[in-house]
Amino acid sequence: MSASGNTSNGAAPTYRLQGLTVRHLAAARGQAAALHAIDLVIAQGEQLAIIGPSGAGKTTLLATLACAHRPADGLFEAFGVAPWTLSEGERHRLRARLFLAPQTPPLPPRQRVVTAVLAARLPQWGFWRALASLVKPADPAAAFAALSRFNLGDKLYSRVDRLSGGERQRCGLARLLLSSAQALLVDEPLSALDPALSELTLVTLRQEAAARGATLICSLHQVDLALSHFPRIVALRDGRVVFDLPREQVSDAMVAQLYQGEQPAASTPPADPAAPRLAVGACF
Ligand SMILES: Nc1ncnc2c1ncn2[C@@H]1O[C@H](COP(=O)(O)OP(=O)(O)OP(=O)(O)O)[C@@H](O)[C@H]1O
Repeated sequence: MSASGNTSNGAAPTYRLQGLTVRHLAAARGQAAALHAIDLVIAQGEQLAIIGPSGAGKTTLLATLACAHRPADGLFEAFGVAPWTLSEGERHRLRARLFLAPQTPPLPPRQRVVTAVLAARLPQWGFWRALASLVKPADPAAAFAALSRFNLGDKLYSRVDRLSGGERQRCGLARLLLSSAQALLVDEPLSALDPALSELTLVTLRQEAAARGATLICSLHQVDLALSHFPRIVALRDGRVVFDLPREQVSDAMVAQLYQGEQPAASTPPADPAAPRLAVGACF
C-alpha cells in the first residue's frame, strides 16, 4: 500500500481516516469527544477487529464508518470519496455499499423473520418489488439459506418478537448476507450467543466477506476470539487508538493495559452469602 493509502493496484482503500474527531450531538456540555484524532487506513478486503473497554468508542467508530455520524473534524473517506461533501442523494447511494449490523438489530416486532431478512434487498429492488415483498416474500429461499448459515433456518416464518436475543442478533446478521455491501460493519455480534454459535458466527462472517472481497470490521468484547479470528486488531480506549497491529504483535501485557481498571466481564454472578442457607425450591 502507498503512503496515500491506495493499494498496489491503485484502488482506493475502503476507509481513510486522518485526525478524525467525532462528538455526539446529545453529549453533555464539556463531555469529551467520543473519538479523538483517529488515523486509520483500511484496505478493501481487510478483516479487522476493534477491541477496547466499554465506552471506548467502538460503536461510535462503526457508526461513523457507516456514515451515520458526521465527524466534527479530520479527514474521512469511504471508497475514495468524502461522504459528507456529497449531496444527500449521493451519500444515500454510497450507504448502499456499506452494511452496519448493530448489536441490537432494529427489526419490526410483528414482522415475520423472512420479511425482515429480505429487507436487506430493498436497496437493490425497485419500489413495486419491495412493496410486493411485504405482502408475499419475494425470495424466501434466499432468506432460508442466509438464516441456515447461522443455524436459524427453522425460524423463517416466526414472528420477530418471538425470537430470543441471540436469535434476533443472528437474524440481523442473516440480513447482512443478503445485502450487496462491500464494507461489512458488525457491532458486538456475539453479545447474546453461546461459545459454539460465537465460533460459527465469526467463521460465517469471515467466509462471506472473503467470498465477496468485502472489508469486514467487527467490534468484539471477546479479546480471545478477536485474536484467533482477525489478522488485524485495532484497540480503542477513551476514544483514541491505543494500538493498531497484526495480531501476532499483540501481547497479553498490551491487552491487560488496555483493560486496566475495568471490571472483568461478569461471566458468573457474584456468590450470594445467603445461598447456602436457602432451602432447595424456596420461593420469594
Ligand atoms: N447518543 C449518545 N449521546 C451522547 N454520548 C454518547 C452517545 N452514544 C455514546 N456516547 C458516548 O460516547 C462514548 C463512546 O461510546 P460508544 O458507545 O461508542 O462506546 P463502546 O466502545 O461501543 O462501548 P460499549 O462496549 O459499552 O458498547 C462514551 O463516552 C459514551 O458515553
